[in-house]
Amino acid sequence: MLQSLGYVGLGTSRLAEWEDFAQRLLGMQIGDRSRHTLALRMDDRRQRLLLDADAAQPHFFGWEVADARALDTLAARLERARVPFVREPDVLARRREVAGLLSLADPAGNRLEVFHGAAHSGEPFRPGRAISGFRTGPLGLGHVVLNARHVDALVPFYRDLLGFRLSDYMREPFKAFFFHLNSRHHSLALIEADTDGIHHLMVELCSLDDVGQGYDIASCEQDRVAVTLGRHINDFMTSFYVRTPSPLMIEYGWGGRSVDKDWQACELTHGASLWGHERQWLPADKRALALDLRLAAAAHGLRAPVQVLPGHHQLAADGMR
Ligand SMILES: Cc1ccc(O)c(O)c1CC[C@@H]1C(=O)CC[C@]2(C)C(=O)CC[C@@H]12
Ligand SMILES: [Fe+2]
Repeated sequence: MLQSLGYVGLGTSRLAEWEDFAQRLLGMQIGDRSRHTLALRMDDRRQRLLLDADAAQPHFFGWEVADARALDTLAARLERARVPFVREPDVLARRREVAGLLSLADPAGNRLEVFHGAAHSGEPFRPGRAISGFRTGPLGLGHVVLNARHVDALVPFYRDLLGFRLSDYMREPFKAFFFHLNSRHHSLALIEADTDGIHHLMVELCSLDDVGQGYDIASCEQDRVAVTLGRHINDFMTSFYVRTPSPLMIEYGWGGRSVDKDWQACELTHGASLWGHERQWLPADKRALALDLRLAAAAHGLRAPVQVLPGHHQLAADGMR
């Protein structure tokens, strides 16, 4: 079934702002560009983030399968479940730089694409600023978090139809479900909200310094940091959230834990973070409330074990990139 989050597309006309932001702050590389499109590279693939001024949808997600056979298996499954989908023509496959794809909408109307055979670039990845690299490979490009008015309608679609596996979930202070496809703790999360759409996209860096330096760069700009540096309670990601030229935020993180096949889903009862992740738009009295939850998490021994991740060069040797 699905293996990872392979690419993400955003409909935006603010290509010039994205070009500057992606290189200078995130450390992505500018790939192919045309008058209406901009491809961003994070690794040896030709494109991971696609910005498209002509896109009919505000966003689309490229979920990866192993090969043409796996795509056929999924198509048969969708047919049996009477879920409408489109086998996309070669012209779209060429635009996406993949060998084949189909598309469908989730029950909230988010556009999903399922593809195989992403093209690699002949040119090595050259980051837009000095970072050690993005942690991608079999883990995919990161995770996406969707806002949903009716989460309960989306869970069966992603879990039972598409095969996403539940990692954990929250009921308080808000309802959220976290799903994995590979050893990344979550490639998708659904948060109950009063709108449908994309909340944030997370990209993971190979070193904590990459994140710290990104935080320095973001901190120099007024209102660029949306959520301060902090560490999540479930995937142990150390991250901050930055505003982009589009409505979504990017979570810029390091140090995510791995899950394996014996992983047991559980309820999260101590909020979102072990420390930090202060929402910059909250008034001071609301911040104090969130702080109590974080201190309780520490008291309950949920603190992450100290993890040492191999650096960029080690990952390359492991065939991660
Ligand atoms: C809870 C959680 C765990 C792991 C993640 O990668 C992740 O993005 C989240 C969600 C974080 C967080 C939230 O829970 C509620 C609303 C928050 C504070 C925001 O507005 C930004 C981060 C969001
Ligand atoms: Fe996240």
